[in-house]
Amino acid sequence: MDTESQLTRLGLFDARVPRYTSYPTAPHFGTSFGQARYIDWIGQIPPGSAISLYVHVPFCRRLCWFCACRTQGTSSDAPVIAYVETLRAELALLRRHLPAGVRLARLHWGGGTPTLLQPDMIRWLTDAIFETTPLAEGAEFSVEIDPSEIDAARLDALAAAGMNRASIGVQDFDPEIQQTIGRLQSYDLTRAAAEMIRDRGVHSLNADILFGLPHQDPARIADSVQKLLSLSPDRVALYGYAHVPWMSRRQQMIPSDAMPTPQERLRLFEVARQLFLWDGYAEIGIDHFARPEDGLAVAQREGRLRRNFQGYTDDVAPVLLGLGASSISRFPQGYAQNAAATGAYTKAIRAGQLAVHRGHAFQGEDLLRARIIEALMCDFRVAQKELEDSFGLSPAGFAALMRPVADRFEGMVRLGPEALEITREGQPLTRMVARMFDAYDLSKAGHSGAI
Ligand SMILES: C=Cc1c2[nH]c(c1C)Cc1[nH]c(c(CCC(=O)O)c1C)Cc1[nH]c(c(C)c1CCC(=O)O)Cc1[nH]c(c(C)c1C=C)C2
Ligand SMILES: C[C@H]1O[C@@H](n2cnc3c(N)ncnc32)[C@H](O)[C@@H]1O
Ligand code: MET
Ligand code: SF4
Repeated sequence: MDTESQLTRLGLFDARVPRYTSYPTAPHFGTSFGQARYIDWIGQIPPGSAISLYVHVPFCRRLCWFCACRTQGTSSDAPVIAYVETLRAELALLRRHLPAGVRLARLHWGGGTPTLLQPDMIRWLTDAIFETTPLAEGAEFSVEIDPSEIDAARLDALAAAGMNRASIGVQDFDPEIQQTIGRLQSYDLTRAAAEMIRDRGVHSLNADILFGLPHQDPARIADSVQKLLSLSPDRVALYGYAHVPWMSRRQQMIPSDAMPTPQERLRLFEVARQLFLWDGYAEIGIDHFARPEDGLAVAQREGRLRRNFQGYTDDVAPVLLGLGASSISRFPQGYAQNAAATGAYTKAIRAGQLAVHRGHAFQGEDLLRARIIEALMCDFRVAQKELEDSFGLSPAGFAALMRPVADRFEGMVRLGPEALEITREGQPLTRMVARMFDAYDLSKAGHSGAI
């Protein structure tokens, strides 16, 4: 049987599964999660330790139809200025609870479009952040940049504040596809943005592109990937387009009949993957590629690759604080998420309260299952010894947990005494394999397809 027939038999083209940027996934966070617990977890951060900070900016000048991110359109700066004020107020609240001497190993601004912030807003925000938690030695400060919404003044302000990594949204270079997904962005504009970013000494440039877009075919995705390679990104995220018009109303503008089939999506991914590999990129997990000298590729080779809400990371900080509407924080004790709607978030903060309204405290087998899922997503492999060292799982316990999964994915997943491993041909099944270790009820979460 050829690989595609085997993947068909195993259900790849019919399954709906999460992307596992956390375990449990966000739909399973409870609503009865109180401020008190969040404050308690913040108080338990070791004094003088390094943590990470994510800042969410839920505004865009343009609203691309394909986009499933939590963001809203605005033509004026007024809501953005008000939002930055709220972020500063949230930081002031955090300062009351943070132990002394905490520093930032990583700072990431995402969205939405953080580059909607004008230079003076960038300075207000970075001043408030660094007053709360200064950057640690060797820290990384990364910003998501829309090539259509950036100029020299804003880049200068970001570089002066210490930005040393940047991520640009590309999605696809084909004009017809851009029309269909409601995001026009010429190659020349994208190239100019990449050059402006590099001119400011930003040492690492990431780009996001998508497979599975309407009207995409192997020739078109190959052309887009070649154009992207001509910009020499250090890292690339090759995401599968998630068509979830029931969750993201803007996507109703995209004709469903122009969408490739799941089988075609797999071929599109393979075409793009081959081009990155031929150009010398290392394959990172299920959807990233990185130059061999890039931190992600090094972390992967050394077994230090991790998964978080931004996808893959080499961040080892045990705490990630999420600031802004809808942001999720991760602690050794569990997850906490701010109110998703900007209005509800603003109301809480302006009333002098933190805006956490959902969360999950790890319990029972959560941490064991979370680690198994993370190891599959990062390394396509789960090692018995690691689970024994970390969770006391015996060889017999390991075999009992893994055997049903190896049987379910026979031929694509190998089980030995030392490890469970997904084969190269089986890699498209990774989220389905991970799902086997998910103990929560996934029937109501409305996930997109497995490929
Ligand atoms: C920066 C934008 C995006 C983030 N994730 C995605 C995008 C485009 C992709 C995505 N993530 C989820 C879905 C829903 C359907 C699915 O395939 O599962 C899509 C299309 C899952 C998701 N994203 C958020 C939540 C609460 C969930 C459900 C939980 C899960 O499946 O893990 C919110 C969320 N996503 C992103 C951010 C920054 C964010 C806010 C905290 C990134
Ligand atoms: C932050 C990144 O999220 C990706 N992104 C935005 N919307 C979607 C979607 N519906 N499906 C997959 N990826 C998406 C884009 O590539 C963007 O650059
Ligand atoms: N908003 C930016 C862009 O579209 C960053 C990626 S999408 C969150 O380019
Ligand atoms: S892709 Fe970027 S610019 Fe477009 S709507 Fe999404 S967050 Fe905004």
